[in-house]
Formats: sequence, structure tokens, C-alpha cells
Amino acid sequence: MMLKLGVPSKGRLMEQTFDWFGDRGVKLSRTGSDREYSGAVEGVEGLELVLLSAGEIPRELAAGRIHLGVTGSDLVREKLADWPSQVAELAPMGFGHADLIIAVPACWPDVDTLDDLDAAAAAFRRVHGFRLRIATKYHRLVRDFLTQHGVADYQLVDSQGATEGTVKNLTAEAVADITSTGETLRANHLKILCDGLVHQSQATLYAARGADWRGAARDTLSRLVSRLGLPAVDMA
Ligand SMILES: Nc1ncnc2c1ncn2[C@@H]1O[C@H](COP(=O)(O)OP(=O)(O)OP(=O)(O)O)[C@@H](O)[C@H]1O
Ligand SMILES: O=P(O)(O)OC[C@H]1O[C@H](OP(=O)(O)OP(=O)(O)O)[C@H](O)[C@@H]1O
Repeated sequence: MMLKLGVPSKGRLMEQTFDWFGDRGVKLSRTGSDREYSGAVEGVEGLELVLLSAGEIPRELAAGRIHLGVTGSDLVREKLADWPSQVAELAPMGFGHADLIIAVPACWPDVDTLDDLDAAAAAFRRVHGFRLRIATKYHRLVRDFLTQHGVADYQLVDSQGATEGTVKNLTAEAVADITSTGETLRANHLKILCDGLVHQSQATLYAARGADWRGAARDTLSRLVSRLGLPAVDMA
């Protein structure tokens, strides 16, 4: 049986993943036309490359349909309940860095911390009759984070893209989204709360606890981790 490795199918995450494996003697490449999602592996016998959307890799790992997968640590934590029970983290890869943060309008002078947000949310509800809206696609991570920090009087509204625009569009009062350079936040007149860092994400190599690790897959894993210079791992 082949050991299946899921890798993001496009963009910088795919290129940097190919570079990371290439630097360690495992050559991954796309084959066929630009638009065909098929790939090849050189350097390790028994390893098959599967090109997938970064957002779907956590689910494929959890279902055991791929043995290994590369994706952002934010996506694994968001998409998988109790993620450590479903996947093992084999290696943080040192690229794809992005911070999941909570931001509010820059013109709110009295709101700089989560405590301020909590107070503002309570006041907002009294005045407007509904809860302050935080737009995000990271529902699990943001809910857990705000609960841990005692912020209660808010509602999450779903935003699957262009999240920073929701404040201007009056569909939310605050946002929780990924930032790297901070340009998008600045351009949309938003500021990060000083204690509003929810998660520091980076591309990470994961192994699926529920995949079939018997026989050849297990042997391929031990050859691969030794080739990559990672500590030995037993998924049995
Ligand atoms: N501006 C950014 N800078 C660095 N990393 C980012 C940025 N935006 C998103 N990321 C990271 O890239 C990863 C993939 O993000 P996202 O879910 O947006 O994928 P995508 O490129 O839209 O792919 P797909 O739609 O195929 O799932 C996430 O782990 C995220 O943290
Ligand atoms: O801090 P910055 O460097 O400005 O990057 C942040 C932006 O990058 C991501 O968006 P992406 O381009 O992936 O599109 P999306 O809005 O569809 O998620 C993220 O959602 C932010 O909008």
C-alpha cells in the first residue's frame, strides 16, 4: 500500500512545501498540464503525492484518507475537534507564517484590550439591542479563545473571505482573521487588540492517527522520516 501525502495544490504553500521536501532529498513535483492536479515523488519509494485544497487537508487526515498532510496549523485547530487526538504534529516547517488576531475599528479610542472589548460589547448590546458582531471564518478558535478570556456578550458572523471589509459594510463591528504584513487591516482602518493574538500559524507536517499504518505504509513512514531528518515516529 502507498503512503499518501496531501500537499496544498497551488500557490506559495505548494511551492514552499516542494522546496522544504526538496531541501531534504525528497523531490515533489506537479505532473501533467498546469491545471491537472497530479504529482510525482522521487527519492522515497512507496510515497504518493496527493494535491488538495489546504482547507480540506485537515478533514482528509481526520478521515484517514491520507496518511500525511501539510497545511496551516490554524486550519487543523479550526477544522478538527480535539485535534491532537486525530493528528500527530511531525514538523513545523518554518513558512506560511500568519497570525490569527482580533481587530476592532482604529477609531474606537477606548478599546485596546479584550477587557475593553468585553465592556464595549456589553454597552453595545444595551444601546443596540443585539450583540456586537465579530466576523470570522475561524469559529472554533475564536469562540474558545474569547471564552478563555471571559468575553461573552458577542456573536460570531460567518465571513469566508474579504473579512476586513465587513466593518465598512456594516455587517460586523469587529473581525477575527489571519494577518501577515498587516496591510489589509491598515487599509481597512482596523487595529489589533494588544492581547488579541489567538494563534500563530505556520505550515506544519501532520500524520493521521486514523490512517491505515500497517505493513508497507509503516515502513515507508520510517524511511521518510529518516530521510527528512525527523525523529522516529510510531503511528501504530
Ligand atoms: N496573507 C497570508 N499570509 C500568510 N499566510 C496566509 C495568509 N492568508 C492565509 N494564510 C495561510 O494559508 C493557509 C491557507 O489559507 P486558505 O484557507 O485561505 O487557503 P487558500 O489559499 O484559500 O486555499 P484553498 O481555497 O484551496 O483552501 C492557512 O493556513 C493560512 O493561515
Ligand atoms: O496581513 P496581510 O498581508 O494584508 O494579509 C492578510 C490577508 O490575507 C488573507 O486573505 P487572502 O488573500 O487569503 O484572501 P481571503 O480574504 O479570501 O481570505 C487574510 O484573510 C487577510 O485578508
